[in-house]
Amino acid sequence: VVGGEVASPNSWPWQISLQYLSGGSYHHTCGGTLVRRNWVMTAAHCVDTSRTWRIVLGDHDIYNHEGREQYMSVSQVVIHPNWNRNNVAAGYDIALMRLSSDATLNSYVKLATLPPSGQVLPHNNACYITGWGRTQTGGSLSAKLKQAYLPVVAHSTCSRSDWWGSTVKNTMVCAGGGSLSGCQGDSGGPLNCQVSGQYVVHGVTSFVSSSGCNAYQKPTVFTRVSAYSSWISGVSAII
Ligand SMILES: CC(C)C[C@H](NC(=O)C(F)(F)F)C(=O)N[N@@+](C)(CC(=O)Nc1ccc(C(C)C)cc1)Cc1ccccc1
Repeated sequence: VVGGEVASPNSWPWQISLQYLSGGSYHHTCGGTLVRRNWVMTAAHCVDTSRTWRIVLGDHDIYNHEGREQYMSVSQVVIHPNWNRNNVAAGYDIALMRLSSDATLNSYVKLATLPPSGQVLPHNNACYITGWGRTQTGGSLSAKLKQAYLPVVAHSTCSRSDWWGSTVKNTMVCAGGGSLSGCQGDSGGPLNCQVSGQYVVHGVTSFVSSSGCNAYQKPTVFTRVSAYSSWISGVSAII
């Protein structure tokens, strides 16, 4: 997250850290969202290589054990069947990961609220991106969870030729476009939007411009969760 601030610990209790095993230790690579006690939603581009994963719930500082964390292993990775890493612009950058055991829900670990199918938020709807991703283009990960205010950019604006053009589809949500943005390592994490007084996870962080995380008129682009409601319900086997 470029700009914004360190979040109050566990104030986004559905945010998870997706980590992979390398050289005998686990490394943060992506964010994610707890959507069922045993299912986490993330980006397909985070998990389309086979690795040994772990998911950390209730985390704040990814480099220090603070006692609220739950370390979960992953029994199944379900990538959207239409995802194609060579055609990110087509969308479908969404995946679900089944946890080997149920999360314990408490004040530090809660399920996210997902939007109703098809819901599209208006231009400037208040949203926050959260994540441990790089704090500058080419910078390093943030030790502590960050948040940044990224208002929704309507598709009509985001798809203008001097913005993202036809790269952005209406199965995506754009947010930000100024000096605040997501960055590498925020992938897969939630876009938390205020709807009728509660936070709803409307996006899965998907991509930023290669010319810079907070490039002008290149808002952070998210997979629009409400475009995939039936797929999510079908896979996570509850209606
Ligand atoms: C793996 C890609 C497909 C998605 C990756 N996503 C992220 O980093 C995210 F923003 F989600 F945290 C990304 O943007 N990766 N970049 C490598 C940029 C990138 O590849 N972006 C991108 C943008 C559009 C497209 C398609 C839709 C044309 C593909 C990739 C990050 C970057 C940004 C600035 C400087 C250096 C690196």
